[in-house]
Amino acid sequence: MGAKKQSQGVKNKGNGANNDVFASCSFSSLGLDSNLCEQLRDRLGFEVPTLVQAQAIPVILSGRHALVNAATGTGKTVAYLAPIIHHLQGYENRIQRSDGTFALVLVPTRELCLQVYEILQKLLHRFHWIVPGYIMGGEKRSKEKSRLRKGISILIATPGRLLDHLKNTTAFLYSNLRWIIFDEADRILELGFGKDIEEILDLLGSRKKGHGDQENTVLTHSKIQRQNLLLSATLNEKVNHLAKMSLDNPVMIGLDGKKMEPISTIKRLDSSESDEDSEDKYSSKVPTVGDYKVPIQLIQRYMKVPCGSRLPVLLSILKHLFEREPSQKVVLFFSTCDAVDFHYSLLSEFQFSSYPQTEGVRQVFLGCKTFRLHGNMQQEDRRTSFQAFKTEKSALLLSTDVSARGLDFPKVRCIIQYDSPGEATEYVHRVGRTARLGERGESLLFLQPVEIDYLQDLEKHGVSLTEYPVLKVLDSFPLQKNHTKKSVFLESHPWVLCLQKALEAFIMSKPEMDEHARKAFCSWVRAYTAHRGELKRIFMIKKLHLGHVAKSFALKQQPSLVGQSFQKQNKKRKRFEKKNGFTKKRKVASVTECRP
Ligand SMILES: Nc1ncnc2c1ncn2[C@@H]1O[C@H](COP(=O)(O)OP(=O)(O)OP(=O)(O)O)[C@@H](O)[C@H]1O
Repeated sequence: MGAKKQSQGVKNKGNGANNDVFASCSFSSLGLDSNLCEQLRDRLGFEVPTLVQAQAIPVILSGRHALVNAATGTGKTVAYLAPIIHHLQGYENRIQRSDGTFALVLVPTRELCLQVYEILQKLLHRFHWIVPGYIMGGEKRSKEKSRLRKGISILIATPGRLLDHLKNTTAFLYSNLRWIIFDEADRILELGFGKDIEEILDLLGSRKKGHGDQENTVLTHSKIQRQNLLLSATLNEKVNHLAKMSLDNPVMIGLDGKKMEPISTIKRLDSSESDEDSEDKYSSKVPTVGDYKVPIQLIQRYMKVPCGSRLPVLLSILKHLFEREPSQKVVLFFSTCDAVDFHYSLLSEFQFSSYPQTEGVRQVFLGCKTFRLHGNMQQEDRRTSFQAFKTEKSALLLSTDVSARGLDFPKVRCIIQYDSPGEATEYVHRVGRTARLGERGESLLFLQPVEIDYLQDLEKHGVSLTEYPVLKVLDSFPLQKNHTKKSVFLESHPWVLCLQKALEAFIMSKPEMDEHARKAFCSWVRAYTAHRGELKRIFMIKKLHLGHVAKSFALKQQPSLVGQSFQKQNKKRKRFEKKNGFTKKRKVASVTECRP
């Protein structure tokens, strides 16, 4: 056993006590090839399968279509990769590059694409004739074309780029395609790739014609038997639609081990006895929209913070976390790329001295390594941040939802959602970056007093949070000489006031930071107005005091909101205020009256 294997092997032992994660069987007992089982152990350090792997692998090996629903961080990636490799390595005539693509894995983001590719590379170490590859936005098309021409046996792709190659790369051979996998299926659809997916399924000849009719089966142009798989920790109506479109008589795989009730919208096409048997054995109850699975060991908390105090409270919490446990990783979520950039620059440059012992000596407020990741970054920078945060032992990552899905950063201890996620599904995936595979983890959701109904929305999906003792944390910071009294109100807490003042002075002294802050403010307002459906009732821009929002970007004054959509929103807000008799003063009161 190599050094790598030994260190990774500990991973299983450490978690082995957690019966909620691991199964009490071996990989080989699931029917996987012995060489592959050795790869799982030697290259990845996996001694035994997780529960979802134990349920999914035999079903996927059997060739059935499947819909896999299991909590974040429970090992879904290997659950679908291992059976594919098992089959491909076992073909009597070794597959060749010239045979083209046999399996296609669709993922919503570039980082997830790279992550799945890395795992695949490790698993294929002994099976050098099976070639892994990826195609994704941000990469050079010409290079991808030539790799496709040479042949990629298992291809990981983001939908847009795949469609591009399906239409424009004639050398892309997929007549032997046997597997199509949608990893994070619901997210692919949420990102607006629905039409692309339909086109992809059409081009691959894997879409049910007039889905919904009992008579229809998946259309397959080639003679190869297709097997399609959909996976996510959150299944919803959108996935139902994709399932209807692409799955034939699928097996539902979950973790509660109960007998499956067939999903009403997916028509069973055959009901042979053996299928019924396998369903009894493997399937579980179909999760409803209200049923999201969050790791049970995850500690989930929320914090009620008035808008104007958000920034100093955020900085204080981060400082507290890293002082409490210097060697740890934290992911901090924002709603926009501009907000990530602003807070990243702020955290990198902001210096502060308040401690009596360091008075006069300014120090960087937060001494930890900080990274950022969002969709507006150059591909190379994205890749560097992603890899660096993966390998660091202690660091902070500031990100948009581009990191929320599927990414497996080892040893993340805490997730902070500074901007609320919107849909409960996104909440579940964001917090899912910690507490993976039975490890401990905590999450913290920032809510303004006017947003507190969001907790009820989460409750509807079986997610409940307790309140975080924020005042206790603030009280733990030493105060300057002239401040002796602590406050019961967060917004008038001397530490918060002192930090806010310092932040505003810092932004004012640096024109480029001021510019960042203004841009971030505008994007934040735009994102806030974009909440959809039910959530519009909770996240209403007209309920907010924009001067306080500006304060949360350390701006003393509210920047003008240029652009038509802002003006429209502003007019709406003013009409609302007039109708409800809001004066400036009363509006301040409306924000501050709900104190923690
Ligand atoms: N059998 C196993 N033994 C030990 N570790 C495992 C095993 N299977 C998976 N893991 C590890 O568990 C972690 C989570 O796996 P993976 O990323 O596949 O989870 P997931 O269910 O796809 O999560 P998400 O829903 O967030 O995408 C990874 O670090 C992976 O290496």
